[in-house]
Amino acid sequence: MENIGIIPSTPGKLKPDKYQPYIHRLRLSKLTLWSSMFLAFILLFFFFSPPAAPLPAAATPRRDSWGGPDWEKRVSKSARKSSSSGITVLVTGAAGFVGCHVSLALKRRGDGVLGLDNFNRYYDVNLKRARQKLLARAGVFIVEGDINDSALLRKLFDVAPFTHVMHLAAQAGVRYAMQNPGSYVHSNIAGFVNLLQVCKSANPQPAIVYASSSSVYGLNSKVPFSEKDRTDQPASLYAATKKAGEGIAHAYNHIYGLSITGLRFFTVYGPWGRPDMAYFSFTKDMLKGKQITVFEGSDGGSVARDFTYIDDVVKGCLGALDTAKKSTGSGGKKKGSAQYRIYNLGNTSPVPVSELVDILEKLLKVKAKRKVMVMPRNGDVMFTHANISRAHRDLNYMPTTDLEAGLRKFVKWYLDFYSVSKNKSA
Ligand SMILES: O=C(O)[C@H]1O[C@H](OP(=O)(O)OP(=O)(O)OC[C@H]2O[C@@H](n3ccc(=O)[nH]c3=O)[C@H](O)[C@@H]2O)[C@H](O)[C@@H](O)[C@H]1O
Repeated sequence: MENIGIIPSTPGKLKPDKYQPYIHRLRLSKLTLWSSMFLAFILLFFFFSPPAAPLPAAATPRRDSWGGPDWEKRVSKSARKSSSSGITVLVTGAAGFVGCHVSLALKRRGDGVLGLDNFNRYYDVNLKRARQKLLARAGVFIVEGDINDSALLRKLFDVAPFTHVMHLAAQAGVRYAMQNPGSYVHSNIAGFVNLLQVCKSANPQPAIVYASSSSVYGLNSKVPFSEKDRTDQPASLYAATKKAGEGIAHAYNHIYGLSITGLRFFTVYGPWGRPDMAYFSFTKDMLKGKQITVFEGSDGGSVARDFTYIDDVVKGCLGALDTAKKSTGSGGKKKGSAQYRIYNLGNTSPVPVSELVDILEKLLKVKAKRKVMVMPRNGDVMFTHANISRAHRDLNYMPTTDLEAGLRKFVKWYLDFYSVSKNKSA
């Protein structure tokens, strides 16, 4: 404490000259001490650190070969539109649930569609392969590759004249983020940035529509959730990466003139859905006579979701693509301000999870073995409820499928699909 007077109270302000030799000596000995400690630390780290752990399976992209004349022909053919008024769309995550449905809908109405998917192992790859076959029959080719592969993305833009990108590739799932946080950063942040980098340099730049999530509302308690509400309290890393995606999209719109539209999906369900989601895993377990876990609030209140049927969401996606204005940049530079939009795509009618199970019991004709437990602190929120007036106004979005009608279609698909494969992968 006796030397306290020689320490400058304001950074940059020096004390009188009489202390200079002392300060110099003190600095030299301190410098030597810190340098030795730093060197020792580096050496210790080098010798004793374990080898870097490989990314868990879900995050590991497949290393696929691409390129060559045959491959380019398949890309061009798939991306060719059959209607003169059609658009040419690159759909990322095309082997995923929403990606598969959106690709089919676009192709059916005459648009050119090329899929891109890394076929990671987050859930049953056989289901993704089955979706791929469905798309192949409709004339949609899915390129196997990762959105983090810049060379591949650039090549795709060289081969096909994309007017739009429908970006649906993501690491999904709210609770899995606690097990494998890196996969969310890899896909939802790094992958998205990589895609936008390629899009901003493409000539012409495409218009981009991308998937955000209802989870960005996090702990927001004002209902129904409106796009004007706060989204700065994410309850999971998944939500945080989706919110980061919205910020990243805004920056690319602002700097490079990319036309960008974000869609906040609310618990989308239906045929060809995701096995990690509750309605899907409940169906599987109920048919096997296994117990299912139904979460409730700590006060016994029910957990509810604004479950939204896939066909309704697909209409919202197409509405967003059709109303997207052109990007304004070229040569990687902004030439004027560009469209930036964000919309809720929900059902506007939340249903408690216990009621979801009631409906499944009725449709499957099976009594569920329910274990009701307090919702663990795993990133889940108590309820979601969308205000869709903005999407209705701008995209003509209007969901028409209630949960029972949608689940009936899902159950029919589930029974057909898994009986065909003799319950091997169910
Ligand atoms: O809107 C979104 O943006 C997100 O929707 C989806 O997330 P969630 O709404 O959490 O759907 P989902 O897992 O089907 O759980 C449904 C309900 O069942 C409850 N739940 C779940 C599991 C369980 O064992 N028990 C249970 O009660 C659970 O507490 C919840 O209340 C997507 O997965 C996500 O990728 C993202 O797109």
